[in-house]
Amino acid sequence: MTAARTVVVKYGGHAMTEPALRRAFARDVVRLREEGLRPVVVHGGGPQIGAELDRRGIKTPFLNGLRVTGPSALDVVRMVLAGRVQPELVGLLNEHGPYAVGLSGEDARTLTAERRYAEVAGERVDLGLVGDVARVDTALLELLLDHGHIPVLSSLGRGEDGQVYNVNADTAAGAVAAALRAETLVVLTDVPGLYADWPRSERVVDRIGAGELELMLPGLSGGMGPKMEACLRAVRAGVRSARVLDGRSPHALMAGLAGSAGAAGTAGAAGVGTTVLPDER
Ligand SMILES: Nc1ncnc2c1ncn2[C@@H]1O[C@H](COP(=O)(O)OP(=O)(O)O)[C@@H](O)[C@H]1O
Ligand SMILES: CC(=O)N[C@@H](CCC(=O)OP(=O)(O)O)C(=O)O
Repeated sequence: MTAARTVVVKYGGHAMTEPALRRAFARDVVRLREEGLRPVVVHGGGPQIGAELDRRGIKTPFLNGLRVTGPSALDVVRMVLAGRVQPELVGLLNEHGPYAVGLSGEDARTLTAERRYAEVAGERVDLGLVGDVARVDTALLELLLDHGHIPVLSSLGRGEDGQVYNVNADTAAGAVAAALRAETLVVLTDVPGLYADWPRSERVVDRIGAGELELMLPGLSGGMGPKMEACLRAVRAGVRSARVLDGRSPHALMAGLAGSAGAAGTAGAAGVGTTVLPDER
């Protein structure tokens, strides 16, 4: 059964800005593999995309935490994610052995996307070429995992209409974790977890059940919306826990998984990020 011990790790662009942190992250992912887990990395690159768009003078506002993406912005998203961020991560992972294989959601139709809209003040708003994940074909991911590889996935998807879509990396990670029936989804970002009192940022939610999170979702702002939505999607599909951890602290991944393969399916270490748990049955 391939799903056993699969851990989907979403590495967010804001947690990847320092080279030392990227190295520590790569080391941790390889360690998970050495401990018998099957890590899959889904990466973002929002700040890196933003910098390239700025250089080119392309303006892309965000709505509901999603980048409004026109055709010229899409070219940049594709180039930065699949051409720059992904190969760098693959390179860092492969310093430890011939493990990592980079792929985009476009490869082998891994991610089939469908156009996504935002909702602002109850109105449906067009986001351009932004996609949600309609379907995940796990065949290529499972093939790589079965051969001991670490897939590193860029969050691009192609629609049934042949159009390429910019998929938020949290959304992609949640859908992949759900489709693989992963044991755990870990989301590394640039805050200590989900703040209950945002934007005051004084209290991090330690644990939250799916039902309670669902009620909270419409009130979440910025990048936290897609992140928590992804965690919810994963646990509702049978993933045993989803965690949001502060990727700015070195080795956050190992600390969040309590340092052992055996802990991957249980709640995170106390005081480490936010753990989303399925509804009790
Ligand atoms: N309730 C909240 N708790 C924590 N962060 C929040 C909350 N609401 C909005 N945010 C914002 O979400 C950001 C994380 O999302 P994002 O910028 O998309 O990160 P990443 O690049 O890791 O995906 C935080 O830096 C913070 O500014
Ligand atoms: C639609 C949408 O918002 N796509 C994101 C894709 C990258 C991403 O999600 O990167 P982070 O995880 O670093 O935020 C974007 O264009 O920034």
